[in-house]
Amino acid sequence: MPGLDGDQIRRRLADARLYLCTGTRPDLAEFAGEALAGGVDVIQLRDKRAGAPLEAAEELAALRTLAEVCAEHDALLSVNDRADIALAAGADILHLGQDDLPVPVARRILGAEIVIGRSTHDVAQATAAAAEPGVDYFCTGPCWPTPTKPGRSAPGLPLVRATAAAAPARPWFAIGGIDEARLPEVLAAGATRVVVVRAITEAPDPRAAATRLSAALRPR
Ligand SMILES: Cc1ncc(COP(=O)(O)OP(=O)(O)O)c(N)n1
Ligand SMILES: Cc1nc(C(=O)O)sc1CCOP(=O)(O)O
Repeated sequence: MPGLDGDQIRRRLADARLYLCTGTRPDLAEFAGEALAGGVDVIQLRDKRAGAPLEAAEELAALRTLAEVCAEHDALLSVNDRADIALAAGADILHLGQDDLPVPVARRILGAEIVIGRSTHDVAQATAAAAEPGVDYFCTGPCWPTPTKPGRSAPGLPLVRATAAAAPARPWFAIGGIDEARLPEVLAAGATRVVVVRAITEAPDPRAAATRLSAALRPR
């Protein structure tokens, strides 16, 4: 939700359970509104269409759309890879992979207020991300091989179990191949927060899918 300061974003992130990455789509505003109404806490624009990468102006335009929807639903807005675009869009979060900008470089661009997340794919990376200055949260995965991230080998649930056992002080999310049917296994492995793509982007009813995932992540 653009306009929050760093402490407010970090508090909301600690409470977050369901994080959605989505590409651009013709119905982006409506789709995002449905997903957020269903209980998504954080939404990231992650557009990786082969052969047709978004130009910066297109990415900013899509992020403006998402920022409006996030403001309506009190949700956090995340940008993938690009610190300049995160700053320009007034995003809450920048997510960085292992081959992206080094965190200190991103921090120099962003300052202290925007939250930075990291992808991790083994115990050494997760341990490093849990302690690296400037990192606020991290993700571990893929839990299962996934067509959304082709070619990425999956450390699977053992990485989730090892991360949970280390009890990191920073929020962390499990990612990769997670859907409603697999969520109980991910929770049993010790995760309390998840990132999903297809489980919501390809659902016939994104709001209903988000509602079910969110309910399973926040049992009463
Ligand atoms: C929340 C979140 N977690 C992981 C990723 C994957 O990031 P990365 O490894 O940099 O891969 P790409 O998304 O760039 O393909 C993410 N984007 N968001
Ligand atoms: C974007 C991404 N990053 C991963 C990682 O392991 O860092 S796995 C992944 C894809 C997740 O998509 P789905 O929910 O459709 O399987």
